[in-house]
Amino acid sequence: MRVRVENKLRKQASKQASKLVSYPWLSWVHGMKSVQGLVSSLVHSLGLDEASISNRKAFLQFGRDDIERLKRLHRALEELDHPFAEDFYEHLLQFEETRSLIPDTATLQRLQASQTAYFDTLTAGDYGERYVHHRLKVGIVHQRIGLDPTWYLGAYAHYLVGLLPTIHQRLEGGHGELIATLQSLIKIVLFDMSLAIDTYNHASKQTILALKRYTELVFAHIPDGLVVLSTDLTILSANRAFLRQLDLDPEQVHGQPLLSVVRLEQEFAPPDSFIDLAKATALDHSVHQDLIYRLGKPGDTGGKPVSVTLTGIVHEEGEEGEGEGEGEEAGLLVIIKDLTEWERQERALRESQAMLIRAQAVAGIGSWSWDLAENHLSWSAETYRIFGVTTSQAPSCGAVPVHSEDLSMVTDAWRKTLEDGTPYNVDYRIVPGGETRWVNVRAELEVDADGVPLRAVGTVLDITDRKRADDKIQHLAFYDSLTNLPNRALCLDRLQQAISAAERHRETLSVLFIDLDLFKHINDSLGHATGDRLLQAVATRLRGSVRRVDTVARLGGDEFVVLLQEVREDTVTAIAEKILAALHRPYFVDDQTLHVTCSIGIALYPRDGEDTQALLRNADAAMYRAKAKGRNNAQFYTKDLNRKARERLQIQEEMYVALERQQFVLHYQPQLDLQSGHITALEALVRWQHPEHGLIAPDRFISVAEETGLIVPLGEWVIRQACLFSRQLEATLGHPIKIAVNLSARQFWQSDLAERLAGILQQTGLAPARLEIEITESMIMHQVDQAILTMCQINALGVSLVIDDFGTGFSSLNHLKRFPVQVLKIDKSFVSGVPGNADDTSIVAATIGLAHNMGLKIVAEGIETDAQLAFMREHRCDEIQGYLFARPMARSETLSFIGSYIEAGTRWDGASGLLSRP
Ligand SMILES: Nc1nc2c(ncn2[C@@H]2O[C@H](COP(=O)(O)O[C@H]3[C@@H](O)[C@H](n4cnc5c(=O)[nH]c(N)nc54)O[C@@H]3COP(=O)(O)O)[C@@H](O)[C@H]2O)c(=O)[nH]1
Repeated sequence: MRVRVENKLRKQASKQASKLVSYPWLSWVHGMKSVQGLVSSLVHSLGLDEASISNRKAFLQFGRDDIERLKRLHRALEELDHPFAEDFYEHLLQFEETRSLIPDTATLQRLQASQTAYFDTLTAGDYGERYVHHRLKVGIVHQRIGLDPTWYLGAYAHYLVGLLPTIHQRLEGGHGELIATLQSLIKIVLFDMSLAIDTYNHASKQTILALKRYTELVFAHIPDGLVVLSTDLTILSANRAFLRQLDLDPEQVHGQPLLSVVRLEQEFAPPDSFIDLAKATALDHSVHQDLIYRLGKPGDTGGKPVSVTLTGIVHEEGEEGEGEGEGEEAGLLVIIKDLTEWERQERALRESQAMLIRAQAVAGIGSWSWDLAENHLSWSAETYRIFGVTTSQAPSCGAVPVHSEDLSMVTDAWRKTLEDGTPYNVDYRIVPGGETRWVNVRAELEVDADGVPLRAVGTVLDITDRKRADDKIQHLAFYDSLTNLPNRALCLDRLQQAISAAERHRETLSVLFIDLDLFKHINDSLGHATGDRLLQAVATRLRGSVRRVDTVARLGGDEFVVLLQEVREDTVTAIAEKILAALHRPYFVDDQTLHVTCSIGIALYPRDGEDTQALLRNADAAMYRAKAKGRNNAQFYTKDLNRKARERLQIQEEMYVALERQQFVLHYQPQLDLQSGHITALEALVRWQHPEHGLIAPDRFISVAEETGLIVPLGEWVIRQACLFSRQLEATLGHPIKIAVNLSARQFWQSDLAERLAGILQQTGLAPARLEIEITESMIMHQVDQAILTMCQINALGVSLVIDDFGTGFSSLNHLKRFPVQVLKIDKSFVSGVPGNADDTSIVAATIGLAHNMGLKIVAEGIETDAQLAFMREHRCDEIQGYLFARPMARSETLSFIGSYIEAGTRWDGASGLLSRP
C-alpha cells in the first residue's frame, strides 16, 4: 500500500507544480502572523475562554462520564495496531481536491504523524484549553492550505466509519456501554467540528474584510478619479483622486446625482450630451474611452481638462448590485484622468515646436525625415523654401535641384551612409530657379536591432553666404587686395607647383623679380592714394605683358614677381624688355602724368635654384644688379651676384655703425672754368673709411643707403661737412669756391628739403650762392610738377641747381625748359666717346649748344684726355671736371692743391702739364 501511495504522490507532485497559483494579496490579508498567533487572535475574537468552552460542552451534554468512557476507548484502541492514518490518507489520495494538498511523500509522512496524534488526542480524555487550541490550530492549518470544510468533514467521516467496527469489536461492557461510548465519541467529534467550523467562518470573514480593505485601498490609491454611478447617474462611490480633483468631501458626493456635484463640458457638444452618453453606456454596457471634457463644479467656468472613460457595468446573473438602497445598482464606472499636466506639456511642446520652426526659419535651417521602409519623405517649410520647391509639390529627392556637377558626389555620399551608417554631412550646390546656391545637408540613420536602416532624419542649411564669405576670405588670404594679383603666399604656392610640374616633366621655368624704381618717392610726395592707383596701373600692365597661363603676383610694396613657363634666355629677355617698355610708358593718375621704370632680376629653374626660396632669392639679387646698373633694365642671375648680395647685406648692417662712428669722409674734385682757368667749384664725394676694408667707393653703398633710408642722415651730414669745408677754404685761402653736393632721390623728395637746406646754410654760415645741388633727370622725371616746385624752393634760397648725368634720363626738352636749373652736367659716358665716337661727339656738341641756347652753364665731367679737353674748348664748354685735371681728393690734399693752384697764378693746360698765366 505504501508503494501505491508513493506512486500516486509522485504523479501528483508533477501535476501540482504546474498548477501552483500565487495570490500575493492573501499573505497581505492574513498578515505575516504565525499559526500560534492566529490561534491566539481566534481565541480572542471567538471569545473562547474557559467559561465559553464549558458552555459549549454543557450544550453538547459532554460531562465526566463521557470523558471516562472515551478514556476507556482510548486504552482499548491503544493496544490495537490499526493503520488508521494510512487508511485515512489512502482515502484522501483518491480525490483530486484532497490529493492536491499532499505534494510529496515527506508531507504525507508529516501529515500522517500529526493525524495519528490528532486521533490519539480525540479519546485521550484531556479536553481543556490545550485541546481546544490544538483543534483551532488544525482548523487554521486546513483553512490555510485551502481544504474546503466539505473535504474536512468527509475525511472525518471516513475515519469514524472505519473506527466503529473496531470499537464494536474491542469494547467490553455490552451493548449499553457501546451505545454510551459512541454517544461520547459523537459529542467530542462534534465539539471538534464546531471549533473547525468556527475557524473556517472566522477565517472567511477575515478574508472578506481584508479583501474589502484591500479593494478600498487600491481604489483609493488609483491616481485617476473613479466614480461608480447608478444607472440614473447617482454617485454610489468615488475614490480619493476624484474628490481631490474637485476639492470635495465624501459626504458631498455620495448619493448625489453626478451632475449636481460636477460639471463636465465638451467643446462643440450640446450641454446634455454627457448625460445622454452616460445613460446609454450604462444601459448597453458599452465602453467609451478618451472623451475629452472640461471638469469643474456646477456654476464655475472653465475647469481642468480631463479624459473620461465610461464603462457600463455588467452584472452576472444573480449578482447583487453595489448600491446601498433600492434601485441603486452600480450601472456605470466613470474614470476621470486629469490632463492638466498633459495639457501643460502639450502646450509647452507646441510652443517649443513653434519656437523651433521659427528658429529654424531665422537660422535658415530646414529639417526633413525619410521613412526608408515606407519610402516616405517629409520636409519642413524651411526645407521647401531652401530647395526652392513650392509647398504644393510632394517632397522627393528628384525635386531637389542639385547642381549637375555635384550629383554623383551627393549620391555616392548617401550610398555610403546607407552602407556603413556614417553620418551624412555634405556641402553641395543647388540651382533653384537657375541661381546657384550652396547647401549643407546632414542626416543620421535610425536603425533597428539588426542594424537595418529605418529612418533618416536630417537638416538642410543654406550656406551660400558662408561659402561666399569663405571664398572671400580665401581670396583675401591669397590675393593682394589692392591689385587683385596673387599675393606672396599664393605666389610661393604657384611657384612650388610650377617647380613640381617642371621637375615631373623635366621642364624649366623662369622667375622675374620686378621692383619699381624710385616708387617710394612717388608715394612720399604724392601720397599713398596716388601711389596705390599707380601700383594698380602697373599691375594691369604687367598682366597685359604676359600670357594668361603665366603668374603675375605682388609680393608687397612695389615688388612684383612673374612666373613664366619658359626658359630660353632670348625669349625671357624679350618678355622682360616688353615689361620694361610697358611699365615705362607714361601713367595718367589723378590728373597728372607720372613716369616710372622698373628693375628686373631673372632666375631660371633649375639652373639658378631648385626650390622657391633659392629662385626668389637669386631673382632678387639679379634685380639689385639691375638697380646697380642704373635701373630700368633686366639682369639674369649669375653666381657672382650671390657674393654681391651677401656683401650688400653686410654693408647694410655695418653702415649704421659707420655713421655713428663717423667713418664717412668727403673727397673733393675741382671743376675748372675753361675760359678763366679758375677753379670755380668743388664736387663733394663721399667715401667710407672702413676699418677693415679701407676706403670704400660710394657706388658700393649709396644705393644700399637709399634702400634703407640711411641716405637721409648721411646726405645731410655730407651737405653740412661740405658747407663747413667751403667756409674753411674761404677763410684759409681768402678765395670763395662753390661747393657742389649730390642729392639722392630720397633726399630730394623730402617735403621739407628746402627748410633743411636753409637750416644747414644758417648753421654753417655759408652763403647760399656758394652751394650747388646736383640732381639727376631720372630723379625728377616721374613727377615733373612737384619736382619743379621743390627746385623753385631751392632756388629761392639762393642755391643753384645742376642736372647731373645729363643725357641719360630721357628728359624731354619740353620739361627741361621748365626746370629752374642753372647748370647741365654732361654725363661722362658721352664724354668718354669724344672725339672718336660720332654719336657721342654730336650729342656732346648738341648738348653744349642746347645749354647755351637755354642760358645754362654746361659742365663736362669725366675729362680724362687732352683730346676731350680740346673738344670742350673748341665747342665752348664752360667748365670741365675729370681725372685729367684732378681726381677727387681728401680734405687736406684738396686744400694744398687749391692753395698751390691759386698761388701759382697759372692757367692749367691739360695733360702736357703746361701751365700758363690766365
Ligand atoms: N647722393 C650722393 N651721391 C654721391 C655722393 N658722393 C658720391 N656720390 C655718387 O656716387 C657715384 C660715384 O661717385 P665717385 O665714385 O665718387 O665717382 C665720382 C668721380 O670720381 C667720378 N669721376 C670724376 N672724373 C672722372 C673721370 O675723369 N673719369 C672717371 N671714370 N670718373 C670720374 O665721377 C663721379 C662723379 O660723378 P657725378 O656725381 O655724376 O658728377 C656718383 O654717381 C656720385 O654722384 C654723395 O655724397 N651723395
